[in-house]
Amino acid sequence: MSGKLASDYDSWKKLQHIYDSERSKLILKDLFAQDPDRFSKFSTEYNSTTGPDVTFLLDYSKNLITEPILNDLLSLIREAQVETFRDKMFAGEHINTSEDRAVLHVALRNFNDFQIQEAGTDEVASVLEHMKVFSESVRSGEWKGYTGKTINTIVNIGIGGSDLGPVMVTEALKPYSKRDITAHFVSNIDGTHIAETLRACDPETTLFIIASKTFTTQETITNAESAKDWFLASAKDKAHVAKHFVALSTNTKAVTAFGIAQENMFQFWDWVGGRYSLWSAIGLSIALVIGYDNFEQLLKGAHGMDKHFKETPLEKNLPVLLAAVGLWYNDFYGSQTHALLPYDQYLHKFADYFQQGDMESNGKTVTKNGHRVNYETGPIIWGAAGTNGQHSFYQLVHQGTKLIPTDFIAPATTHNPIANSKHHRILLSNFFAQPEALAFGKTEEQVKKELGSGASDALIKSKVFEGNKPSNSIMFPLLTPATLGALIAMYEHKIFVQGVVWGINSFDQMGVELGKVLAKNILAQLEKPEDVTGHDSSVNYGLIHYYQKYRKE
Ligand SMILES: O=P(O)(O)OC[C@H]1O[C@H](O)[C@@H](O)[C@@H](O)[C@@H]1O
Repeated sequence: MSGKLASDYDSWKKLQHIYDSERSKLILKDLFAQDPDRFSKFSTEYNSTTGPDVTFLLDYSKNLITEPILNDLLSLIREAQVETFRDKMFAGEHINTSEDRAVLHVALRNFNDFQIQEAGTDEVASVLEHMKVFSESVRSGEWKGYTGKTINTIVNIGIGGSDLGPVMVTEALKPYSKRDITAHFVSNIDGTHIAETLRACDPETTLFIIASKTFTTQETITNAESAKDWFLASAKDKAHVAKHFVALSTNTKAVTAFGIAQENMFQFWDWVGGRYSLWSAIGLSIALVIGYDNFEQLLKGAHGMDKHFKETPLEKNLPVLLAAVGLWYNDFYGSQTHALLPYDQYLHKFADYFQQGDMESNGKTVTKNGHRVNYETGPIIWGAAGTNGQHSFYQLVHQGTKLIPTDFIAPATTHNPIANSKHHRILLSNFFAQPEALAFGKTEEQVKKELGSGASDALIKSKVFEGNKPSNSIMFPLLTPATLGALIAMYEHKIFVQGVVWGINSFDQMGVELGKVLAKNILAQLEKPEDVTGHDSSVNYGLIHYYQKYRKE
């Protein structure tokens, strides 16, 4: 990174020049017509070389790129020293400079492969063993509640990274779940979330998992206290808490103060970022739902992708390729957003998960050296599963004024081949059709031909699809735990590559602080709203006084 802004790199300037001078020639219809080998040139297969077999196809041929442009994007990635920073990350160097921390989610799924020197990495195996023993004892029914009944419900209480990963993965891997354990996830401070969840729980058969890296997060601790009060209203004796509450945290002191015994605490370390923590003890709810062996497959699948990212030349490196084409749209075309569109109902939380993963990592305006960037950094991530989006926001993607790069993701086979896989064939026909429609559109001539003579000009124009909208397509045989692990790791590393190019720290999250501090001040004043001062007039006299008029205790 060397103190430079990304826009100072020669390769960046070259790309800007190419964009300015060649953009009008980058027409997908023409690029495909000119080169019958375009698909083979701009697609690659990933095959894991370690751990469980995982294979993906990445088709990036429907991007507004040529071979020279891709080479220049890769030169940018080289010039930003992505490979050096990648190696620093894997070596445990403190690349999270503002917090002086290593960034070692890769160590959580390493299984003694890469040599990593950092305190705590030698404890990963014993925490995994703890998770295995505990999850097996709950799943087998050996672990009993305070009245001797088997646990059949788990409630994970956490927020942000301590919630989104477990929610997304347990949903994605439902076919591997033990269906006689019901999992709930409570995150929001709105009392409705915990109240509605507790309505579905029985204190005798419910296990609460308090998931918080810091164990100081207001939402999580407040929800956990309310869950404990609810539990003790039935169980009476505080000694029973040990059978029904466990903690996932780096903060032993706060966990003990909450009343959870140390043997019911699952440890992790400050080098695990919240949004990269599903691989750590934060994944306990995943292990409880899908079983420890499947959880391990998830980790091993991710490790295979780590190895690929670490060892594969940039030209064939999936996270690097995704990052490269993403940079092209984000920084040269001026695209503001990136849509993740999995054609798999089990992945319906995938975009929500990477909203935090990407936007909390790369939503920064200042480089690691304290310079304000003069280019765009992290894209807005959004999306929805399957054909639902087609009946909602695809209109804008196809015919709106914005350029929205998209990733289409689908399994070739389904866990639910009902009606002889008829549903899946229809789903996939949509998965294949959308990128084609986006790329090639529909011309005025085609519309005229369809409508015949007599159609008004306005009607004809309204039915034209300009096309030339870029997309990636990612396919794999079946959504297994190992495949999901590799898929998540691929996107994690894409985020890493882009963050290094932009020169920002992808591993702190200072931006979530200010609102938290203000909320604490306001909370302290809410007892006497008439005395509220120190905010803007809308908060002082408007909103808080309106609240006071209607408040009820
Ligand atoms: O696990 P914790 O400490 O409760 O943090 C929960 C979340 O808090 C903040 O919003 C951020 O720091 C997130 O990155 C984090 O995931």
